[in-house]
Amino acid sequence: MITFKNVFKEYGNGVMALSNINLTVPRGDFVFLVGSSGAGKSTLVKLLIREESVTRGNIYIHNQDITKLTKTQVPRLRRNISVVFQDFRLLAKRNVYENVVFPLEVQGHSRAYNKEHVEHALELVGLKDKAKSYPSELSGGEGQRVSIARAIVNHAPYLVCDEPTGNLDEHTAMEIMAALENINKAGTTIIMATHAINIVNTMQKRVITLKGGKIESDVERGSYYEMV
Ligand SMILES: Nc1ncnc2c1ncn2[C@@H]1O[C@H](COP(=O)(O)OP(=O)(O)OP(=O)(O)O)[C@@H](O)[C@H]1O
Repeated sequence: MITFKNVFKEYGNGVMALSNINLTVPRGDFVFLVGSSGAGKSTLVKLLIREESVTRGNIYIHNQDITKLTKTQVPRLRRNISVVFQDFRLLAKRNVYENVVFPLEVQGHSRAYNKEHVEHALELVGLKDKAKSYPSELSGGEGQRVSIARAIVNHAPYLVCDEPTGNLDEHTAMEIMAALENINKAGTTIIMATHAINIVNTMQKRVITLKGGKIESDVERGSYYEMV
């Protein structure tokens, strides 16, 4: 479970990006985070992965207050919560397998363990046959699916996605969503910030709408209707 308790985020320039956010995301949920540009979606994502720190309030992941983590403890947080960005950030000189295995190599598992888990992750995103391809040989949608496989390969229980379909056409975006739905069904909790109205309407998941840094609505099986 993720819990935000009275969370405020004020940037150094005085912009109050988030005000008094109270929010609970149970294990297994699939949550869309929507709202117009500047509403605070990316800030909320950055607080969750501790790329930014709260000004006030608490964020709990599995009962651990992540606002209290020291800098050296932050990398360990990534074992519980992984992240996917709009720009896939793949390593150009590594093939698909080598990109996906990267987080496991850092943890020092055996080769056999790594192989099994990379293959499973690639299967969940439908890219098992592309293991030997290099990022330059992939379509945009494939590249993003590789970055998703890399994010889930260590079985973190939570996955945060910031505009994962942002640069992709509608058909490709729906392929990404199919991969994310697979991953959610396999047990990963997903929080996805997006502007993609069609995706939100099609998926019929929980929709949290931010406006001016506050939660405007929080609806089970929401749609675009709730966004405007
Ligand atoms: N590093 C920063 N320093 C100062 N202000 C910032 C910083 N990052 C974001 N902001 C401000 O905080 C507010 C929320 O921004 P944020 O990026 O969270 O919104 P968003 O909903 O993700 O927008 P978009 O959909 O355009 O990505 C905006 O007013 C923005 O200008």
